[in-house]
Amino acid sequence: MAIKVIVAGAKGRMGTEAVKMILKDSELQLACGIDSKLDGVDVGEVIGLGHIGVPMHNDLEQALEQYEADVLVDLTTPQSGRRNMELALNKQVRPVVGTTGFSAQDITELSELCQQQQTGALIAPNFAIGAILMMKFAKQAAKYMPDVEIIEMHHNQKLDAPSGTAIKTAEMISEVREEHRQGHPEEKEEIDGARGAFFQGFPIHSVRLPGLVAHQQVIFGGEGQTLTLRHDSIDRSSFMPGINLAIKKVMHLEELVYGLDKIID
Ligand SMILES: NC(=O)C1=CN([C@@H]2O[C@H](COP(=O)(O)OP(=O)(O)OC[C@H]3O[C@@H](n4cnc5c(N)ncnc54)[C@H](OP(=O)(O)O)[C@@H]3O)[C@@H](O)[C@H]2O)C=CC1
Ligand SMILES: O=C(O)C1=N[C@H](C(=O)O)C[C@H](O)C1
Repeated sequence: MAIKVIVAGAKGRMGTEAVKMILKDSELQLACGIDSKLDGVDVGEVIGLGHIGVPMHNDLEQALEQYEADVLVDLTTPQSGRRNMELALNKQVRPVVGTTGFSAQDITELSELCQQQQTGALIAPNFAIGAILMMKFAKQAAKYMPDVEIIEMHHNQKLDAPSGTAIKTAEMISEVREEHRQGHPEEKEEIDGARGAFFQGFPIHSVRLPGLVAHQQVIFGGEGQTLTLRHDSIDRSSFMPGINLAIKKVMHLEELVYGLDKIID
């Protein structure tokens, strides 16, 4: 039987790609799309595919009642992502969440809800395999080169900064890097924010420009040398194999998994 999937944010940049990916896979079935403004219209007509016979709804709670969905894919906004996850978990529907902007407290509380509901969930700040490898390599490098700065670069419609990927990378680096404040002890910002946002003593810089999709550099500095890791998503199709994998994996999870790195060896 195909896995029945609801996509929240189906009209958005990522949601549109996710709908197309689901429609191409016979192991998956699109139950409906969710959008805060559209109700009753055909998902395919909204995203330029023509009629596909699957409706858009503006109320996730009702849609969870109406369709016996297995998985909720959430690609919305930091504000709605957490509420959507809670609504799904309360109905034992498994969330696969790409939405970024969750706090550490959100993750802890959602993890507790997964336990209470005995329902698996997956939150992945980045679904692109190249980005997962970049994060894993950054963790490896930080063991030997603990002075590091992250520069993440995104399109100028992005709501959250720093990106979820930059935060996850910083968290993974911090697992092996002894916390210390980088830079000259007496350095002074002539313009506020010049040195970026500090995460356990190392800076993260966020660039927002039209023309960009999703890019990140992790630069390590050591005695007489630097090492630069760089990943570029030049198209949102880069995220789709990861979302497909996550939908299939979450069916076998019994807890909240934070990061695709946890399910890719
Ligand atoms: N994990 C990953 O690999 C990736 C994650 N992302 C993240 O995914 C999220 C979406 O990004 P992107 O597609 O670029 O953003 P968009 O702004 O293009 O899409 C978001 C969509 O969500 C809809 N929306 C907003 N509120 C709700 C709600 N309560 N219920 C249902 N739909 C809602 C919006 O439409 P409307 O307002 O009409 O409802 C909009 O269509 C972001 O958080 C981004 O950071 C992006 C790329 C990769
Ligand atoms: O908003 C985006 O576009 C992206 N968001 C995610 C993030 O915050 O890291 C993933 C990717 O970088 C694209």
